[in-house]
Amino acid sequence: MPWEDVPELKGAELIFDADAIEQAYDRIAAQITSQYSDKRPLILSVMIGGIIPAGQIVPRLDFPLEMDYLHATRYRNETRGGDLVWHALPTSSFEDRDIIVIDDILDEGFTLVGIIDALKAGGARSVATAVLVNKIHERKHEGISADFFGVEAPDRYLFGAGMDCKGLGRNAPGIYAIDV
Ligand SMILES: O=P(O)(O)OC[C@H]1O[C@H](OP(=O)(O)OP(=O)(O)O)[C@H](O)[C@@H]1O
Ligand SMILES: Nc1nc2[nH]cnc2c(=O)[nH]1
Repeated sequence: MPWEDVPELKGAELIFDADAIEQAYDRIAAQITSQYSDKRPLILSVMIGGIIPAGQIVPRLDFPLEMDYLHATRYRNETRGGDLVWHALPTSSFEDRDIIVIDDILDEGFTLVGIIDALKAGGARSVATAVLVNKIHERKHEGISADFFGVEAPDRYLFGAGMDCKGLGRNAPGIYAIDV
């Protein structure tokens, strides 16, 4: 069934197709490779949505690295963000590591700011961020921007490529916008 026809996702509009997303992963991986191939970075996937971009980007990185995950969320199936709640910290030591945090989207940025602060407080040497989508608006947390991003999206609620709408659509290969 096309995503637009799923009853909970009625009115969804495809804004980036699967090819565009594949090309975005290629670009992100090339940029990370050019800066990190001799740094043995620790790559952290932000659960849940970051698992899809991480699973696409990391196999494109053909150099030594380590992987772990963290789970922090501020939306929890809502379409407006709240306080950042931690469910899991990485088990790897991040002291003196060059870390790349991979997530699906940078929206207002509170999630990544909370994560960066926690990793720096834990002794990370450097923390970079890679997101598939940078959402364009004027409500970003002060000082946050993605070091690597795949596509820039309008200020609408998105799903696909890791992002959900009402718990659905994370597995859609393209990105859809929906009025919620
Ligand atoms: O830039 P922000 O406004 O802080 O929003 C971005 C965060 O929101 C989503 O996570 P969510 O809390 O929905 O958890 P999920 O990954 O489980 O969907 C997304 O995966 C980012 O982590
Ligand atoms: N699914 C989803 N999660 C988000 N978290 C922050 N912005 C968004 C969005 O547009 N869609």
